[in-house]
Order: sequence, then C-alpha cells, then structure tokens
Amino acid sequence: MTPAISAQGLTRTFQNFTAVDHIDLEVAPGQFFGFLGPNGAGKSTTIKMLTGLLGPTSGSIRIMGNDLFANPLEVKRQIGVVPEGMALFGKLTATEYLEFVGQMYGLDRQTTRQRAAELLEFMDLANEPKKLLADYSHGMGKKLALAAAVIHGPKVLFLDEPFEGVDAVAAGTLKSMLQGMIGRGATIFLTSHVLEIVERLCSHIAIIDKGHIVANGSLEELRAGVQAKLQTEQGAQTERLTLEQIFLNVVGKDSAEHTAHEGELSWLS
Ligand SMILES: Nc1ncnc2c1ncn2[C@@H]1O[C@H](COP(=O)(O)OP(=O)(O)OP(=O)(O)O)[C@@H](O)[C@H]1O
Repeated sequence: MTPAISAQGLTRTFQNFTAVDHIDLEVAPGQFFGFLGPNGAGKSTTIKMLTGLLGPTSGSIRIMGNDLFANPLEVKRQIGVVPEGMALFGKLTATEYLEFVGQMYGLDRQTTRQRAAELLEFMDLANEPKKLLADYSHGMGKKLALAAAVIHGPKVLFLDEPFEGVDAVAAGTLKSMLQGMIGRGATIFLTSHVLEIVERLCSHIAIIDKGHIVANGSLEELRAGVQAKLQTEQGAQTERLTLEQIFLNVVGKDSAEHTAHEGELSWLS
C-alpha cells in the first residue's frame, strides 16, 4: 500500500547546526501517528518540511504517493496543517477567515459558507460572530486554526501541538473530531507534549531526539521494546508502562536522573 506520508533522508541544517538529521518516516493511510520528542528535538522543523513550509537541506518527501517538490499544489490540496505558532489575519472575523480559506482551496461559495458555519458551531466559536481574530484568545485561535485546516476535507492532517492552550471541553471536542476523521480513513500526524492524549489517540509513534529518530513503531511495539530492556536491566517483570514512562526511558531521562538533579538549584526555597 502506498504510504500516506513517506520521508527519506530528511535533513535540515541551520547555519552549521543540524536540527533534523537524515530521518526516515513512513505513515500508512488511516494511521493516527504521534511524533514525540523533547523540546528542541526537531519536531516542528520536521512538520514544516513535510508540509512544504520549510525547504529541507536534503531528502525526499512523498504525500499520498505524490512527490512534494514535483507536485506541491497536488500535495497541498490533500493536506491540512496546523503549524507551530501560526498567525491569523487579525482584522477578519472567524467566518470571514474560514470563507477566505475555503475559497483558497477552491470550494464553491455555498459549500464554504456551510462548512464554515458548521465548523464554528462545532468548535464553540459561533456565539461572537463580530469578534475580530486580533481579539481571540490563544485557545480560540488554536481551535480556529484547526477548523481552517480541515475545511477542505484533507486526507492527511498535520497538527503541531493542537491541544496546547485548549481547555478540557474543547480538547474533548477536538479529540472526537480527529477520531471521526480517522474513522473515515484520514491520516493524522500529530506532535504533542500531552502524552496522555497521545497515548489515547495514536496507534503509532516515532520519537525524535536531537534530530535523530530514536524509536518508531506501534505503541505496543515501543512498549514491548522498553519493557524487555527494563526486564533485562532489572531482572524483574515490570508493570504495563505508560507512554510517559516509555518516552522518558527512550530519551534517557529516567527517574534516577531526575533524583540525581534534585540537589541542584538549592538556592530556590
Ligand atoms: N529558523 C531557525 N534558525 C536556527 N535554528 C532553528 C530554527 N528553527 C529551529 N531551529 C533549531 O532547531 C532545533 C529544533 O527545533 P524545533 O522547533 O524543530 O524543535 P521542537 O522539537 O519542535 O521543539 P519544541 O518541543 O520545544 O517545540 C532547535 O535547536 C531550534 O533552536
């Protein structure tokens, strides 16, 4: 089966610093894929490259079988993106913004209007229709960005920290929307530091650390790998590991290391 997302040897250098270093990624159609890593690991840089927002230094990218660099427009029609720290047009209302985005994707006026209204209702953003985006809170902006990313019904959705700053009610709404999309065959590539949400949503996970992929597989494969390693080290059966425990183990910041740092910052009362 043609992968929904495929990247080979993807690399991005900033001056003499390599943020993403020859990574390979493959995401099958219909997968809910979590892309995890510590701060500064290279997640946003990777998402920006996969969605054509940032040119790679080297490497190749195919989305639904289309080469991103040979067919950028074809790829952009099929994907939706919520990038890191995106700026909205402050002088527009949410409806104007969604209608603008819908028309950019070539939707007709009536479809755009109907979808914009449905999305605003769904995101609980419909009750202040005159509010300008400049006056939106951070979480409201995030919900609107997600609405804009799905208005054209993308087959592949890239989300950089979609739950950041979003309240618990809205997070529940977003989760059910994303699960509904997966149920209808979409592919979702998501970064998030909220590991409980990733554990609940994602079937497959890759972990990037200092620009390198250090784990990649189904959640169960990652769990089995870490569990086997701990069993060898500790000689005892471990309990079923959470994604947080798996993550801490893979990126090498286990509880022992935390304890060792406890004596530091002793000037903090
Ligand atoms: N435009 C840039 N110029 C120079 N360095 C950059 C640039 N963009 C990213 N970097 C560096 O690349 C590395 C990876 O950054 P990136 O934003 O991809 O990390 P991240 O995994 O998304 O982190 P976080 O979880 O903190 O958002 C960091 O060291 C960052 O400082």
